[in-house]
Amino acid sequence: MKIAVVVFPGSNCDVDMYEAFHSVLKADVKYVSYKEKSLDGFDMVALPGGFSYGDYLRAGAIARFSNIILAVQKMADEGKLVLGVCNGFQILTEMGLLPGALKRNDSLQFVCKDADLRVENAKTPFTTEYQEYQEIKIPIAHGEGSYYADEDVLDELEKNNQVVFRYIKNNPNGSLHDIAGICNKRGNVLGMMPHPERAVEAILGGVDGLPLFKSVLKAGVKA
Ligand SMILES: NC(=O)CC[C@H](N)C(=O)O
Repeated sequence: MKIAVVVFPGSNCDVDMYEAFHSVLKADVKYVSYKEKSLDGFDMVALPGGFSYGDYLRAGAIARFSNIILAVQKMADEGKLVLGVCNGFQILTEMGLLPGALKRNDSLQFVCKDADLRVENAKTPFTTEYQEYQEIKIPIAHGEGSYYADEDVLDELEKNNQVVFRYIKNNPNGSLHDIAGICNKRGNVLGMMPHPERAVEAILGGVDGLPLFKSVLKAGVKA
């Protein structure tokens, strides 16, 4: 399975994402510049966290016009795996690969802490190594993490089981329905605000993100 980690101007979690695959899971992973126009040959692409283009306009609003985005769209259309974490999730909603939008946190403050989550859908290629409704703890670090969509979209997401991760115990940013991560209807595109790549080794503070990476590699073997 060949994995691409896209690097935008302002990405700052690309190394964490790369090392989660490379050092922890010994997977075949490469950095790919936002300037590239092709992801041919890759089985999965990860859009990492950070402050692409300085979050000017809105987080992700400019990065979605990068050359690489057409290749990300092509990967999604081909049913390959697309993962967007934090800024990556914001880019996925800005490019329309996932519905809804990420607004400013309701506190208007940047939140940086561990978040309590529940795995709402353990049947996606990103979550088969979790138990259904497993409660996990994964770090968050964002200023624009409040998931918003209109009632029809929210009903659709819930009906189709597209809500993959939900905040529990405490909603850190005002996300509607306590949404922390969603997938597309096909299930091959996942966007999430929490950072699973920051929870892949005990020394980082926890390993609750590890099953996501293991699920992806397992899916890749089957593909
Ligand atoms: N850690 C991140 O990716 C942060 C995303 C974005 N810059 C925000 O503050 O919401």
